[in-house]
Amino acid sequence: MKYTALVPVKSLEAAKSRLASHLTAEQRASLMLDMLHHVLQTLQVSQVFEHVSVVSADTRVLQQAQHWGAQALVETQAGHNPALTAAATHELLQGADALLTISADLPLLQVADIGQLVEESRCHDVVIATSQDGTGTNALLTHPPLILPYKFGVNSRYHHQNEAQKRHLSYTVHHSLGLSLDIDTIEDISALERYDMTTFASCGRLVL
Ligand SMILES: Nc1nc2c(ncn2[C@@H]2O[C@H](COP(=O)(O)OP(=O)(O)OP(=O)(O)O)[C@@H](O)[C@H]2O)c(=O)[nH]1
Ligand SMILES: C=C(OP(=O)(O)O)C(=O)O
Repeated sequence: MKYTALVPVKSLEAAKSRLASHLTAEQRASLMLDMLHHVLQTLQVSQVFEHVSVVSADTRVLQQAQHWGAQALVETQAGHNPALTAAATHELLQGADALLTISADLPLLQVADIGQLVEESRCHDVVIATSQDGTGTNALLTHPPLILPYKFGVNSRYHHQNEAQKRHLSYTVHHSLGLSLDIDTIEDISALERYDMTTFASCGRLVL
């Protein structure tokens, strides 16, 4: 089975808006790029994926992504779900059998998390990796790609579950630290202090 990974990244000036009262625009951009780098490296080191793609409307993001060995896909449809759908269609046409869509803001992501998702996908059409509170989706692995529509946004975990149920697809819900701790708020950055900061030093620099 040919696995491909797809990482959506918002334009840097709009990214991490919930941190705007704590970090400058350049700090938010650096944080976003550092986290993207970590996620791309983890995906690459896992040696699961034929290639890793980044979809974004931001030239700086796409240039960095290419520099870090990912394929750069220009966002042809604006917004999280439309951008992913267009990029996933591209991946399907390139021959992907299975597609992992994963957030760029997962500083504690580890190779073992990716391995677990892939193992779970061997027995299920759809694997949904939830955010810390269980309501969001930080990663979605399906085979084939686009077997269900992207429903990222509020309560997306339940929307993805419902879409799978409607289509009588077999699905499982995954929860692990590395896939659940996404960095949206200042509390999320503080939460990182409870874990091994050497895993992701740049967040530490921001809170120190
Ligand atoms: N290409 C693309 N990616 C997006 C878009 N919106 C969100 N993303 C990405 O989707 C993932 C989850 O995004 P969010 O946590 O909702 O957005 P964020 O910018 O990280 O944070 P907020 O601005 O605080 O909502 C991250 O990898 C984002 O960069 C979009 O419109 N286009
Ligand atoms: C992060 C999510 O979506 P959005 O980026 O649309 O807020 C989500 O669905 O958990």
